[in-house]
Amino acid sequence: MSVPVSRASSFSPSESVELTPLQLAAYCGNIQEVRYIIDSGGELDNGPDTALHLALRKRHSAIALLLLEAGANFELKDSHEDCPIHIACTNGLLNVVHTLCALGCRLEITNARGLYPLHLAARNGHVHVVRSLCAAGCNLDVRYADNIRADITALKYGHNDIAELLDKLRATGQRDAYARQLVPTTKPYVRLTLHVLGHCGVGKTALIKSLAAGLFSSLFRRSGSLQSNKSRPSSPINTQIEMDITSRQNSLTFESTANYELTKGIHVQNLEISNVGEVVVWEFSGQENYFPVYHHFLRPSSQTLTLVLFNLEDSPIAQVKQVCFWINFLMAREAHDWSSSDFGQIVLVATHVDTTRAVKNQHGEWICPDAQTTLETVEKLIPDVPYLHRNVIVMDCNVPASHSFKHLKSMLLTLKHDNLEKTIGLWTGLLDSTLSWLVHLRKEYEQFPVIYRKTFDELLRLNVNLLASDNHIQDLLQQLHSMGEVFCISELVVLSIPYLGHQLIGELLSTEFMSNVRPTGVYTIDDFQACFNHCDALGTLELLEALELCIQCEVDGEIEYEFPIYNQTETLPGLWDSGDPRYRTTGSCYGGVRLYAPPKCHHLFTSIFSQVQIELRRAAIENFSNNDNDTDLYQWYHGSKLCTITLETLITLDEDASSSQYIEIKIRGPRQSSQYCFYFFENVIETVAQAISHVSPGLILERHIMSVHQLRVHCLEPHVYASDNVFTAMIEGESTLDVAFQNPETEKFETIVQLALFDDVELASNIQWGCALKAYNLSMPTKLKLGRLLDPPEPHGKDWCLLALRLGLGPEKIASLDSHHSSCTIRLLAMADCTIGSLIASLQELGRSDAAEVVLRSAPLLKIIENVVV
Ligand SMILES: Nc1nc2c(ncn2[C@@H]2O[C@H](COP(=O)(O)OP(=O)(O)OP(=O)(O)O)[C@@H](O)[C@H]2O)c(=O)[nH]1
Repeated sequence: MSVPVSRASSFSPSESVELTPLQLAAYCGNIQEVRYIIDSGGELDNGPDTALHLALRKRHSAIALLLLEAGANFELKDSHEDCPIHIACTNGLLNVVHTLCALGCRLEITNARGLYPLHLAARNGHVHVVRSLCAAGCNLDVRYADNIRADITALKYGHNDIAELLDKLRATGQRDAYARQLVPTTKPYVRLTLHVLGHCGVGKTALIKSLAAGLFSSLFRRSGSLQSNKSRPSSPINTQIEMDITSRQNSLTFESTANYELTKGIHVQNLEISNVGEVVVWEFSGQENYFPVYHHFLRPSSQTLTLVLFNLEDSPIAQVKQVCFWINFLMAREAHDWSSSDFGQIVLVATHVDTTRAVKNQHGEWICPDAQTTLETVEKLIPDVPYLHRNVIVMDCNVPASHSFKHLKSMLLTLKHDNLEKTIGLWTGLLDSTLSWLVHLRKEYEQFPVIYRKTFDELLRLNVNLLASDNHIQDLLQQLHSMGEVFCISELVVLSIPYLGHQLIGELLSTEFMSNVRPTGVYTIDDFQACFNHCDALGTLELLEALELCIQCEVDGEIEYEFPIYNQTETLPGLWDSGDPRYRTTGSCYGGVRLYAPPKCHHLFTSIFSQVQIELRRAAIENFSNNDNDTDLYQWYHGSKLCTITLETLITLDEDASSSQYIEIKIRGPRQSSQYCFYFFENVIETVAQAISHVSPGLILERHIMSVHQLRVHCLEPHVYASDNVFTAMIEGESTLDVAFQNPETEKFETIVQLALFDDVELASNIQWGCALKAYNLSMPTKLKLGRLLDPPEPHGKDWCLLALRLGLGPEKIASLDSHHSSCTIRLLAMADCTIGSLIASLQELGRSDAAEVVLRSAPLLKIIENVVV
């Protein structure tokens, strides 16, 4: 079947205007149609202008790649005497050129005008295509009909960069060597990473020193037992007593009473460990000041082993609290796109065993049931950590020649072996040469080892490989980043991680530095240079901005940098003045929510709040300004106030009576501002939630609602309606709009419309209530958690499989969900056409109240369906 085509474009397919459906779809860029025709076994090479030629003429690269993958003939000439390679080079379609070269397409072939592909790319200024052709081995000296080489063509058309590249390639005679460097080899490239975390003084530095010590030096490394200033032999009886007291000894304090040298920031070293090989060891200081930057570095990978240390001298309750904190901290930083198989394991290490009453068995191994008890308690509190190792390593960190260190090394060795096969095909000569070149580059940039990505690309091509394409460099940087050789952030490449972790972060976030900062946390460039004179302030500030430690803002025409992390300003009285006449009239609008992490996730917001303040500043600059004119943002220690002319919003970090942290967001507006209040409030909540997700993409957020009535009368401790209670009432209520809650403190009833919609029932038509939303609207962390709960097979079958049945999926669909590579539950939630309300009901019927509770607590309360600008 043929279809006539209109010739609106400058290109005409051929004299015959009758196109097959495939040609037409390729010409028009209809990729679905092309895919459908290919899948139905349509003829690919109807010509002379084949679908491939037509797609390339119209620059539809994705379609061209699809056709090539399906086996389209790539050597045919079209009605203009052009092969696909000629068209792709003329149009600069790099991916297609790359694929054609990989398929072995002929490059020494002229078109009707006697031009070679290289000439066409040179004439049109496509330097990346020229590189790709050269890497594929094209002849640099081919001359077209007028006896002109491609470098001369490039000059003629003003593309000096291409002429220069071709000249250099010819002059150095290195072209083939460069091309070989780009080809992946069979050499595995395992570079193990060890992350060491734990509170101050638990023994991280001591452990790393011992790990680094060779057999010989280990004989001279003395046990540090004598240096220890505490001695608290633990016993089950003590344990029992101490579980009942809430003393400072049992708290999750991050303060250190150290008489040893505290680690500053993040200390990174490349260790050559006997029998294991090279391991990059990252020590994360236990001082809280540094936590806000850890998410940049804690990206887990299958080549990483994470050690969480705890000190057996601490009370059992403190041990459990500390370990839970670190595991929750790590899990919160788990990004959405990882499945648990991408994680190396988390291993608990109990230190200072030499100062307890523990004894060794006949093999010289420590016997310490208390350490295992800590692990078991942690497992009960956080039951679904798939990558937590089931045994604790018990050690005296100062004794390298011990069973514990042997055990640790054997774990590293196993990890290495597990990764050998996975990494085959990733090592290139380019990586090898770049590693050697980096040593020189670091010396050159010793003072301030940070360069722009663009500069890195240029220098790499100049010094390592002229043929490296943008894609090669992108892949290379990703490898170097994961190996701990460089650190890439936004457009910057940091060439030395020790500089970044220790000299920069270690210094700027140290207690000493922070005790001398400006209390407002706001610096001009000159001010900053004066207090941090190690290197150029502008470059440093740019890096700190990329790390989101500060944000640039303009104050009275002057550029300043705000560091929320330094802000020590006290809360000013009168920030939420109950006497303000604008908000005292009947009908004025009040609303408030508290964002909580799930139960038992203690103290996770402190390290996040500075990011919240950065995002609020960014939003104040970019987003929040509207009809109501400018927004004003005032920030202090753990608090921000965002005002428009009419509205006020207060965002604070606080802790409740049970020591659970929350971020409180409250808003107030004058009479008849309900719509404005509602949209502004949702906007602020979303900004805060996004900031949290930026640092902790794996952290579930619960949205609890504050009593509007008590907010209005400025009650100091308003009642808070828990998210699960609100959601349950919404599910059970006949009509959501009629749902009401009795405030136990005032005994008054408050309706959902008052609590969530500023008492404006009209807003209900612009929203969808949470229980009626489809299950895929659940947040990613909630889905991840459900995956952890429901993916593992359950003895009575109460897992994702039965849930799928209950949600009405047939056996075929259920079978299609089964996968070892990603969570079956998450895939189920994407496929099942059920509401959150019915998901909860199904989970409850299934007897999985644990999973139902997670959804009840964290499901979205509402979703705006019509974004009205007011
Ligand atoms: N007896 C004994 N002392 C230890 C052990 N581990 C560490 N120490 C001592 O405890 C003190 C603190 O140890 P570090 O290794 O510096 O602690 P850290 O975890 O690195 O602490 P930060 O640097 O503050 O994050 C040092 O004096 C160590 O020698 C151990 O297993 N047994």
